[in-house]
Amino acid sequence: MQTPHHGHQDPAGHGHHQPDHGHRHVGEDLLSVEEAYRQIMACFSPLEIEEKPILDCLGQTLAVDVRSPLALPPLANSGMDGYAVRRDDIAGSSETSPRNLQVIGLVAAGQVSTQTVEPGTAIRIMTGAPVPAGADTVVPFEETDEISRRASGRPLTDIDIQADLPFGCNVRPAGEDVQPGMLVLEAGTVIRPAEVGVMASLGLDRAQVIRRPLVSVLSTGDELASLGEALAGGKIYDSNSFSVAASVVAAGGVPKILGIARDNLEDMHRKLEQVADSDLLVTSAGVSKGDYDVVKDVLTERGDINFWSVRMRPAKPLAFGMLRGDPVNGTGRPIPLMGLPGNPVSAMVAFEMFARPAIRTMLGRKQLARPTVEGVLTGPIYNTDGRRVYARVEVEKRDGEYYANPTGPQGSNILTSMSRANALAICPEDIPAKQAGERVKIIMLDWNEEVTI
Ligand SMILES: Nc1nc2c(c(=O)[nH]1)N[C@H]1C(S)=C(S)[C@@H](COP(=O)(O)OP(=O)(O)OC[C@H]3O[C@@H](n4cnc5c(N)ncnc54)[C@H](O)[C@@H]3O)O[C@H]1N2
Ligand code: MOO
Repeated sequence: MQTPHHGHQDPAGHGHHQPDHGHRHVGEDLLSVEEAYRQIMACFSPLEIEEKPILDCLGQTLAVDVRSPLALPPLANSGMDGYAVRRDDIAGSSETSPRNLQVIGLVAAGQVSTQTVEPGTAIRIMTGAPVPAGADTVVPFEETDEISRRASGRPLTDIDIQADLPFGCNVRPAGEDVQPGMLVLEAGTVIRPAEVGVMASLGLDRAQVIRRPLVSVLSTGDELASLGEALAGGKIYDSNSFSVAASVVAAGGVPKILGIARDNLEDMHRKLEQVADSDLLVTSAGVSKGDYDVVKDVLTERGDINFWSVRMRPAKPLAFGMLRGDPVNGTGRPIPLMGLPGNPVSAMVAFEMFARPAIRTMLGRKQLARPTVEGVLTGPIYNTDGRRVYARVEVEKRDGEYYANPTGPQGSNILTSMSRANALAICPEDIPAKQAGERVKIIMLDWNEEVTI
């Protein structure tokens, strides 16, 4: 559907530097965000399995079920420091009518006692130590006269039990947590510190996981300077390589920064030689309508790439397709290419909407989308040309309500307003504005403790 242009000066800060903002291009064929997403995601699936040390697997997904080779705990053991006793011996004991038992030994964690608790006897036991034969119950020190005995210098060769505890009290049975052969972690589980701990508790030092995607990151443009270079007139630093590479890391991928390809054929071709090992190539800039169509020309020559205009702001221009594998280099494998728009915010938002879910799919993640909430806008979001607007907002929670505060000028070159944002609030494509006080859908980019959510 083509929404008419709303003619007014754009108070959200669009349109001052970029001639396209606020104007409809007659006949421009815009793709919906959903259709772009659908076509992109159809090209991705989980990658192969790798085996590696469990600590290196954090954030990856298990590729196979993990069954336990053992019982946890392996033996019945004590949950307290105290005395291992036979419950029949302590029935009816109390502070005023204690039962005296002969202490025949001591067992610490990591030892197995060779002694048996016979009627009328007890063994001192430490937390985690296996419960000796004959005993079925552990009485904590606090429920005995041990402290007063020690204070008065009497030996611990016998002990007064001052409480009647139920059978099995303070004994952690063998296999209470895990039995041998039990399915402990299912394939597809995301490995967090708890899963690393569980695998370690089973004695497993390596795990089989879906490998992380290698994502090549390429910036294009003659105006770009590398960090560390002095800025000559008209140049700007290449921030996209770094915001995109950081976004790759945050999404769980491994970035490979290829640097800057200049707007000439040789440079582009040379850079593309380096992507053969990658699972995805993410470029930025050169996908809109410009005089220098080098990026488009090279990509079109070397792949089956579509150049889209997506009905969203920022990030309208987007390229997506397959770069042909290079039979000469021995890599016949086609590589998906995502061409992000050059504007720094547009690049990040396009990454967020399309590259992040693609990377998570390759990682075997089931949950692809960020969490969304509904909240109240504290300033307006304008939609001047029938695109879905993803406005940078800072979300905070007050009195049980989420409030979305626009982070200032929303031009797609204003990268600092991305840094101030922790979310994107949406003005739908068919609505000219969302006003302060209206409810909006909010995509949470970050649940940040500092902003008290
Ligand atoms: N006549 C039209 N002009 C533009 C249109 C349009 O439809 N018609 N679309 C505008 C929109 S929307 C966007 S977004 C940009 C995207 O353009 P490109 O992807 O072709 O990128 P460039 O024009 O090369 O660069 C845009 C902007 O971004 C800066 N840039 C590029 N790379 C980097 C980088 N690595 N780090 C930091 N900044 C970068 C570049 O200097 C430009 O300022 O096109 C509009 N124009
Ligand atoms: O509106 Mo562009 O889409 O600045 O990203």
